[in-house]
Amino acid sequence: LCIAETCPSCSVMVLSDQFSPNTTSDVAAGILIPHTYSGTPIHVQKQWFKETFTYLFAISNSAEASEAGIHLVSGWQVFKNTPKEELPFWSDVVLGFRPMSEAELQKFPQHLFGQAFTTLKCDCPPYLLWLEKRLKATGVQMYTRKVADLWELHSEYNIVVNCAGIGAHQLVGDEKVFPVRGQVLKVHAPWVKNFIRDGDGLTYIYPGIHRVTLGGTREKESWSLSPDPGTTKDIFDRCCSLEPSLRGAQGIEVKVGLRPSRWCVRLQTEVLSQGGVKLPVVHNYGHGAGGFSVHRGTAKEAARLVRECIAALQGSTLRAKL
Ligand SMILES: Cc1cc2nc3c(=O)[nH]c(=O)nc-3n(C[C@H](O)[C@H](O)[C@H](O)COP(=O)(O)OP(=O)(O)OC[C@H]3O[C@@H](n4cnc5c(N)ncnc54)[C@H](O)[C@@H]3O)c2cc1C
Ligand SMILES: O=C([O-])CC(=O)C(=O)O
Repeated sequence: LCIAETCPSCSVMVLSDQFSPNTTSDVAAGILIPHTYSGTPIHVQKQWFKETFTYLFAISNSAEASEAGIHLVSGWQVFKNTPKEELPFWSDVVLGFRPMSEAELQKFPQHLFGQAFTTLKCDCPPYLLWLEKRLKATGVQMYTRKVADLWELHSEYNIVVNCAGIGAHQLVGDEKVFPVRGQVLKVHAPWVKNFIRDGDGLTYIYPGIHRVTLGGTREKESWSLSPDPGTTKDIFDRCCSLEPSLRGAQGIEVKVGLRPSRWCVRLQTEVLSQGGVKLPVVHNYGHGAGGFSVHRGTAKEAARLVRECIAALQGSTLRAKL
Protein backbone atom coordinates (compact mmCIF):
# COMPACT_ATOMS: atom_id res chain seq x y z
CA LEU A 1 0.00 0.00 0.00
CA CYS A 2 2.86 2.32 0.88
CA ILE A 3 4.45 1.66 -2.52
CA ALA A 4 1.15 2.22 -4.38
CA GLU A 5 0.66 5.48 -2.46
CA THR A 6 4.16 6.87 -2.94
CA CYS A 7 5.17 5.53 -6.38
CA PRO A 8 2.15 6.47 -8.54
CA SER A 9 4.04 5.63 -11.74
CA CYS A 10 4.25 1.95 -10.68
CA SER A 11 1.74 -0.73 -11.40
CA VAL A 12 1.73 -2.91 -8.26
CA MET A 13 0.72 -6.60 -8.07
CA VAL A 14 0.53 -8.55 -4.82
CA LEU A 15 1.37 -12.24 -5.16
CA SER A 16 0.87 -14.48 -2.17
CA ASP A 17 0.17 -18.13 -1.55
CA GLN A 18 -2.09 -17.18 1.39
CA PHE A 19 -4.16 -14.10 2.14
CA SER A 20 -6.06 -13.06 5.27
CA PRO A 21 -7.24 -14.86 7.41
CA ASN A 22 -4.47 -17.43 6.82
CA THR A 23 -1.31 -15.42 7.54
CA THR A 24 0.91 -14.92 10.59
CA SER A 25 -0.30 -11.32 10.69
CA ASP A 26 -3.86 -12.59 11.30
CA VAL A 27 -2.65 -14.33 14.47
CA ALA A 28 -0.79 -11.31 15.91
CA ALA A 29 -2.18 -9.93 19.14
CA GLY A 30 -1.81 -6.56 17.40
CA ILE A 31 -0.56 -4.48 20.31
CA LEU A 32 1.79 -1.60 19.61
CA ILE A 33 4.64 -2.42 21.99
CA PRO A 34 7.98 -2.84 20.19
CA HIS A 35 10.32 -5.80 20.54
CA THR A 36 13.98 -4.90 20.24
CA TYR A 37 16.03 -6.12 17.22
CA SER A 38 19.60 -6.60 18.44
CA GLY A 39 21.06 -5.88 14.99
CA THR A 40 19.29 -2.57 14.29
CA PRO A 41 20.27 0.81 15.81
CA ILE A 42 17.74 1.89 18.44
CA HIS A 43 17.10 5.26 16.78
CA VAL A 44 16.04 3.43 13.59
CA GLN A 45 13.70 1.11 15.52
CA LYS A 46 12.26 4.11 17.33
CA GLN A 47 11.63 5.87 14.00
CA TRP A 48 9.82 2.78 12.61
CA PHE A 49 7.68 2.57 15.75
CA LYS A 50 6.91 6.28 15.78
CA GLU A 51 5.83 6.27 12.12
CA THR A 52 3.60 3.25 12.74
CA PHE A 53 2.11 4.77 15.89
CA THR A 54 1.42 8.10 14.15
CA TYR A 55 -0.20 6.36 11.16
CA LEU A 56 -2.48 4.17 13.29
CA PHE A 57 -3.27 6.96 15.78
CA ALA A 58 -4.64 9.02 12.89
CA ILE A 59 -6.81 6.05 11.81
CA SER A 60 -8.00 5.55 15.40
CA ASN A 61 -9.13 9.20 15.42
CA SER A 62 -11.04 8.86 12.14
CA ALA A 63 -14.42 7.49 11.13
CA GLU A 64 -12.55 4.45 9.72
CA ALA A 65 -11.39 3.31 13.19
CA SER A 66 -14.01 0.64 13.78
CA GLU A 67 -13.82 -0.89 10.29
CA ALA A 68 -10.01 -0.88 10.46
CA GLY A 69 -10.18 -2.53 13.92
CA ILE A 70 -7.93 0.05 15.58
CA HIS A 71 -8.41 1.64 18.97
CA LEU A 72 -6.51 3.13 21.88
CA VAL A 73 -6.09 0.95 24.94
CA SER A 74 -4.67 1.79 28.35
CA GLY A 75 -3.11 -0.67 30.71
CA TRP A 76 -0.13 -1.97 32.58
CA GLN A 77 3.13 -3.79 31.99
CA VAL A 78 4.09 -5.44 35.27
CA PHE A 79 7.38 -6.89 36.48
CA LYS A 80 8.31 -9.35 39.23
CA ASN A 81 11.68 -7.53 39.50
CA THR A 82 12.54 -3.97 38.54
CA PRO A 83 13.77 -4.11 34.92
CA LYS A 84 17.29 -2.90 33.97
CA GLU A 85 15.69 -0.36 31.68
CA GLU A 86 12.97 1.50 33.55
CA LEU A 87 12.40 3.83 30.58
CA PRO A 88 12.19 1.82 27.35
CA PHE A 89 13.16 3.60 24.10
CA TRP A 90 9.52 3.79 23.05
CA SER A 91 8.27 5.37 26.30
CA ASP A 92 7.83 8.84 24.73
CA VAL A 93 6.04 7.49 21.65
CA VAL A 94 3.16 5.77 23.49
CA LEU A 95 0.86 8.11 25.43
CA GLY A 96 1.13 9.02 29.11
CA PHE A 97 3.92 6.60 30.03
CA ARG A 98 4.56 6.60 33.80
CA PRO A 99 5.56 4.24 36.61
CA MET A 100 2.56 2.57 38.24
CA SER A 101 1.36 3.87 41.58
CA GLU A 102 1.31 1.74 44.75
CA ALA A 103 -2.48 1.64 44.52
CA GLU A 104 -2.36 0.24 40.98
CA LEU A 105 0.29 -2.31 41.95
CA GLN A 106 -2.05 -3.69 44.61
CA LYS A 107 -3.98 -5.34 41.76
CA PHE A 108 -0.86 -7.43 41.05
CA PRO A 109 0.35 -8.97 44.33
CA GLN A 110 3.08 -11.04 42.60
CA HIS A 111 4.65 -8.01 40.89
CA LEU A 112 6.65 -5.22 42.46
CA PHE A 113 7.13 -2.74 39.61
CA GLY A 114 5.05 -1.62 36.68
CA GLN A 115 4.56 0.85 33.85
CA ALA A 116 1.22 2.38 32.92
CA PHE A 117 0.59 3.77 29.45
CA THR A 118 -1.87 4.08 26.59
CA THR A 119 -1.05 2.50 23.25
CA LEU A 120 -2.86 1.29 20.14
CA LYS A 121 -4.35 -2.14 19.59
CA CYS A 122 -5.41 -3.56 16.29
CA ASP A 123 -7.76 -6.42 15.55
CA CYS A 124 -5.56 -7.80 12.79
CA PRO A 125 -8.04 -9.68 10.50
CA PRO A 126 -10.28 -6.58 10.04
CA TYR A 127 -7.20 -4.37 9.62
CA LEU A 128 -5.81 -6.66 6.90
CA LEU A 129 -9.17 -6.57 5.08
CA TRP A 130 -9.22 -2.78 5.40
CA LEU A 131 -5.72 -2.63 3.88
CA GLU A 132 -6.82 -4.97 1.06
CA LYS A 133 -9.78 -2.71 0.35
CA ARG A 134 -7.50 0.31 0.11
CA LEU A 135 -5.08 -1.59 -2.12
CA LYS A 136 -7.87 -2.53 -4.53
CA ALA A 137 -9.11 1.07 -4.50
CA THR A 138 -5.69 2.25 -5.71
CA GLY A 139 -5.88 -0.25 -8.59
CA VAL A 140 -3.53 -2.87 -7.15
CA GLN A 141 -4.24 -6.45 -8.24
CA MET A 142 -3.88 -9.44 -5.95
CA TYR A 143 -3.11 -12.98 -7.13
CA THR A 144 -2.84 -16.25 -5.25
CA ARG A 145 0.49 -17.71 -6.28
CA LYS A 146 3.32 -19.49 -4.50
CA VAL A 147 6.69 -18.23 -5.66
CA ALA A 148 9.34 -20.95 -5.61
CA ASP A 149 12.24 -18.74 -6.69
CA LEU A 150 12.33 -14.93 -7.01
CA TRP A 151 14.06 -15.30 -10.35
CA GLU A 152 10.87 -16.78 -11.86
CA LEU A 153 9.39 -13.24 -11.66
CA HIS A 154 12.03 -11.49 -13.75
CA SER A 155 10.26 -11.75 -17.11
CA GLU A 156 7.03 -10.24 -15.70
CA TYR A 157 8.23 -7.57 -13.25
CA ASN A 158 10.93 -4.88 -13.10
CA ILE A 159 11.23 -4.84 -9.29
CA VAL A 160 10.32 -7.48 -6.70
CA VAL A 161 9.55 -6.68 -3.07
CA ASN A 162 10.02 -9.69 -0.82
CA CYS A 163 7.66 -9.55 2.22
CA ALA A 164 7.46 -13.32 2.69
CA GLY A 165 7.82 -13.34 6.50
CA ILE A 166 8.80 -16.81 7.70
CA GLY A 167 8.39 -17.95 4.06
CA ALA A 168 11.71 -16.19 3.33
CA HIS A 169 13.49 -19.08 5.04
CA GLN A 170 12.64 -21.26 2.02
CA LEU A 171 12.09 -18.62 -0.66
CA VAL A 172 15.54 -17.02 -0.40
CA GLY A 173 17.21 -19.71 1.73
CA ASP A 174 17.81 -17.28 4.60
CA GLU A 175 18.83 -19.43 7.56
CA LYS A 176 19.02 -16.33 9.77
CA VAL A 177 15.22 -16.16 9.80
CA PHE A 178 13.70 -18.82 12.09
CA PRO A 179 10.25 -19.50 13.54
CA VAL A 180 9.31 -18.60 17.10
CA ARG A 181 5.98 -20.36 17.50
CA GLY A 182 3.27 -18.46 19.32
CA GLN A 183 -0.09 -19.74 20.55
CA VAL A 184 -2.82 -17.31 21.61
CA LEU A 185 -6.46 -17.55 22.68
CA LYS A 186 -9.29 -15.26 21.61
CA VAL A 187 -12.10 -15.09 24.20
CA HIS A 188 -15.28 -13.14 24.91
CA ALA A 189 -14.73 -11.11 28.10
CA PRO A 190 -16.20 -7.69 27.29
CA TRP A 191 -15.71 -6.44 30.85
CA VAL A 192 -11.90 -6.51 30.42
CA LYS A 193 -11.03 -2.98 29.29
CA ASN A 194 -7.32 -2.61 30.16
CA PHE A 195 -4.35 -4.49 28.76
CA ILE A 196 -2.04 -6.36 31.12
CA ARG A 197 1.38 -7.61 30.02
CA ASP A 198 3.87 -9.45 32.18
CA GLY A 199 7.23 -7.80 31.50
CA ASP A 200 8.76 -11.24 30.82
CA GLY A 201 6.71 -11.12 27.59
CA LEU A 202 5.14 -14.54 28.10
CA THR A 203 1.73 -13.70 29.53
CA TYR A 204 -0.53 -10.98 28.19
CA ILE A 205 -4.16 -9.90 28.03
CA TYR A 206 -5.12 -7.53 25.22
CA PRO A 207 -8.73 -6.41 24.86
CA GLY A 208 -9.74 -5.80 21.25
CA ILE A 209 -12.96 -4.39 19.80
CA HIS A 210 -14.82 -7.71 19.93
CA ARG A 211 -12.60 -10.19 21.75
CA VAL A 212 -9.74 -10.35 24.20
CA THR A 213 -6.44 -11.94 23.13
CA LEU A 214 -4.73 -14.06 25.78
CA GLY A 215 -1.13 -15.14 25.34
CA GLY A 216 1.20 -16.57 24.88
CA THR A 217 4.16 -18.81 24.07
CA ARG A 218 7.57 -18.37 22.43
CA GLU A 219 8.93 -21.67 21.07
CA LYS A 220 12.10 -21.21 19.05
CA GLU A 221 12.56 -23.33 15.91
CA SER A 222 9.13 -24.97 16.21
CA TRP A 223 7.32 -25.12 12.84
CA SER A 224 4.12 -26.67 14.20
CA LEU A 225 0.92 -24.78 13.41
CA SER A 226 -1.24 -27.20 15.44
CA PRO A 227 -2.73 -25.82 18.67
CA ASP A 228 -1.62 -27.67 21.78
CA PRO A 229 -4.45 -28.27 24.33
CA GLY A 230 -2.04 -28.39 27.30
CA THR A 231 -0.65 -24.99 26.24
CA THR A 232 -4.20 -23.59 25.93
CA LYS A 233 -4.89 -24.50 29.57
CA ASP A 234 -1.53 -23.12 30.68
CA ILE A 235 -2.11 -19.78 28.89
CA PHE A 236 -5.61 -19.52 30.34
CA ASP A 237 -4.38 -20.24 33.89
CA ARG A 238 -1.52 -17.73 33.61
CA CYS A 239 -3.88 -15.03 32.35
CA CYS A 240 -6.42 -15.78 35.11
CA SER A 241 -3.70 -15.37 37.70
CA LEU A 242 -3.10 -11.83 36.33
CA GLU A 243 -6.82 -11.05 35.82
CA PRO A 244 -8.99 -13.46 37.89
CA SER A 245 -12.24 -12.21 36.30
CA LEU A 246 -11.19 -14.03 33.11
CA ARG A 247 -12.43 -17.27 34.73
CA GLY A 248 -15.83 -16.14 33.40
CA ALA A 249 -14.59 -15.75 29.80
CA GLN A 250 -16.60 -17.55 27.10
CA GLY A 251 -15.91 -19.14 23.71
CA ILE A 252 -12.20 -19.87 23.54
CA GLU A 253 -10.71 -19.92 20.03
CA VAL A 254 -7.06 -20.99 19.67
CA LYS A 255 -4.63 -19.57 17.08
CA VAL A 256 -1.02 -20.41 16.29
CA GLY A 257 1.49 -18.37 14.29
CA LEU A 258 5.19 -18.51 13.47
CA ARG A 259 7.00 -15.26 14.24
CA PRO A 260 9.55 -14.59 11.46
CA SER A 261 12.45 -13.96 13.85
CA ARG A 262 15.80 -12.58 12.79
CA TRP A 263 18.50 -10.56 14.55
CA CYS A 264 17.40 -7.60 12.40
CA VAL A 265 14.66 -6.95 9.88
CA ARG A 266 16.15 -7.54 6.43
CA LEU A 267 15.32 -4.22 4.83
CA GLN A 268 17.68 -3.79 1.91
CA THR A 269 18.01 -3.93 -1.87
CA GLU A 270 19.73 -6.84 -3.54
CA VAL A 271 20.30 -6.95 -7.30
CA LEU A 272 19.99 -10.53 -8.59
CA SER A 273 21.84 -11.18 -11.81
CA GLN A 274 21.78 -14.09 -14.27
CA GLY A 275 23.46 -14.08 -17.68
CA GLY A 276 23.67 -10.29 -17.76
CA VAL A 277 19.97 -9.87 -16.81
CA LYS A 278 19.38 -7.99 -13.54
CA LEU A 279 16.42 -8.11 -11.14
CA PRO A 280 16.34 -5.62 -8.26
CA VAL A 281 14.78 -7.11 -5.12
CA VAL A 282 13.78 -5.06 -2.06
CA HIS A 283 13.67 -7.35 0.97
CA ASN A 284 11.37 -6.48 3.87
CA TYR A 285 11.05 -9.51 6.17
CA GLY A 286 12.18 -10.84 9.54
CA HIS A 287 9.96 -8.70 11.77
CA GLY A 288 9.85 -11.31 14.56
CA ALA A 289 7.61 -10.68 17.56
CA GLY A 290 7.08 -6.99 16.86
CA GLY A 291 6.17 -6.78 13.18
CA PHE A 292 2.85 -5.15 13.73
CA SER A 293 4.45 -2.42 15.89
CA VAL A 294 6.83 -1.34 13.13
CA HIS A 295 4.94 -2.34 9.97
CA ARG A 296 4.27 1.15 8.60
CA GLY A 297 7.78 2.44 9.40
CA THR A 298 9.45 -0.50 7.67
CA ALA A 299 6.99 -0.27 4.74
CA LYS A 300 7.91 3.41 4.27
CA GLU A 301 11.58 2.51 4.10
CA ALA A 302 10.85 -0.35 1.64
CA ALA A 303 8.91 2.11 -0.55
CA ARG A 304 11.87 4.50 -0.46
CA LEU A 305 14.15 1.66 -1.63
CA VAL A 306 11.67 0.90 -4.43
CA ARG A 307 11.83 4.57 -5.54
CA GLU A 308 15.64 4.27 -5.62
CA CYS A 309 15.34 1.16 -7.82
CA ILE A 310 12.93 2.99 -10.16
CA ALA A 311 15.36 5.91 -10.46
CA ALA A 312 18.22 3.49 -11.24
CA LEU A 313 16.10 1.66 -13.87
CA GLN A 314 15.08 4.97 -15.47
CA GLY A 315 18.73 6.06 -15.49
CA SER A 316 19.83 2.85 -17.22
CA THR A 317 17.00 3.04 -19.83
CA LEU A 318 18.04 6.62 -20.57
CA ARG A 319 21.69 5.58 -20.90
CA ALA A 320 20.66 2.69 -23.21
CA LYS A 321 18.70 5.14 -25.41
CA LEU A 322 21.65 7.55 -25.54
C1 LIG B 1 1.17 -15.24 18.53
C2 LIG B 1 1.72 -14.00 17.94
C3 LIG B 1 1.42 -12.78 18.51
C4 LIG B 1 1.95 -11.60 17.97
N1 LIG B 1 1.61 -10.41 18.53
C5 LIG B 1 2.13 -9.28 18.05
C6 LIG B 1 1.78 -8.03 18.63
O1 LIG B 1 0.95 -7.96 19.54
N2 LIG B 1 2.40 -6.91 18.17
C7 LIG B 1 3.30 -6.95 17.16
O2 LIG B 1 3.86 -5.91 16.82
N3 LIG B 1 3.62 -8.12 16.54
C8 LIG B 1 3.05 -9.27 16.97
N4 LIG B 1 3.38 -10.47 16.39
C9 LIG B 1 4.37 -10.47 15.28
C10 LIG B 1 3.71 -10.27 13.92
O3 LIG B 1 2.61 -11.12 13.77
C11 LIG B 1 4.71 -10.54 12.79
O4 LIG B 1 5.92 -9.84 12.99
C12 LIG B 1 4.11 -10.07 11.47
O5 LIG B 1 2.80 -10.59 11.34
C13 LIG B 1 4.95 -10.50 10.27
O6 LIG B 1 4.30 -10.03 9.13
P1 LIG B 1 4.77 -10.43 7.68
O7 LIG B 1 3.86 -9.69 6.75
O8 LIG B 1 6.24 -10.28 7.56
O9 LIG B 1 4.48 -12.01 7.59
P2 LIG B 1 3.13 -12.79 7.22
O10 LIG B 1 1.95 -12.21 7.90
O11 LIG B 1 3.45 -14.24 7.47
O12 LIG B 1 2.97 -12.54 5.67
C14 LIG B 1 3.84 -13.13 4.74
C15 LIG B 1 3.06 -13.42 3.48
O13 LIG B 1 3.94 -13.93 2.50
C16 LIG B 1 3.35 -15.05 1.90
N5 LIG B 1 4.42 -15.92 1.40
C17 LIG B 1 5.44 -16.45 2.10
N6 LIG B 1 6.24 -17.18 1.30
C18 LIG B 1 5.69 -17.09 0.05
C19 LIG B 1 6.04 -17.64 -1.22
N7 LIG B 1 7.12 -18.42 -1.37
N8 LIG B 1 5.26 -17.35 -2.30
C20 LIG B 1 4.17 -16.55 -2.17
N9 LIG B 1 3.79 -16.02 -0.98
C21 LIG B 1 4.54 -16.29 0.11
C22 LIG B 1 2.52 -15.69 2.99
O14 LIG B 1 1.48 -16.51 2.44
C23 LIG B 1 1.95 -14.46 3.68
O15 LIG B 1 0.77 -14.02 3.05
C24 LIG B 1 2.82 -11.66 16.86
C25 LIG B 1 3.10 -12.89 16.27
C26 LIG B 1 2.55 -14.05 16.78
C27 LIG B 1 2.83 -15.35 16.11
O1 LIG C 1 4.81 -9.69 23.30
C1 LIG C 1 3.66 -9.24 23.18
O2 LIG C 1 3.15 -8.45 23.99
C2 LIG C 1 2.81 -9.65 22.03
C3 LIG C 1 3.67 -10.02 20.95
O3 LIG C 1 4.19 -9.15 20.28
C4 LIG C 1 4.00 -11.43 20.71
O4 LIG C 1 3.46 -12.34 21.34
O5 LIG C 1 4.84 -11.65 19.84
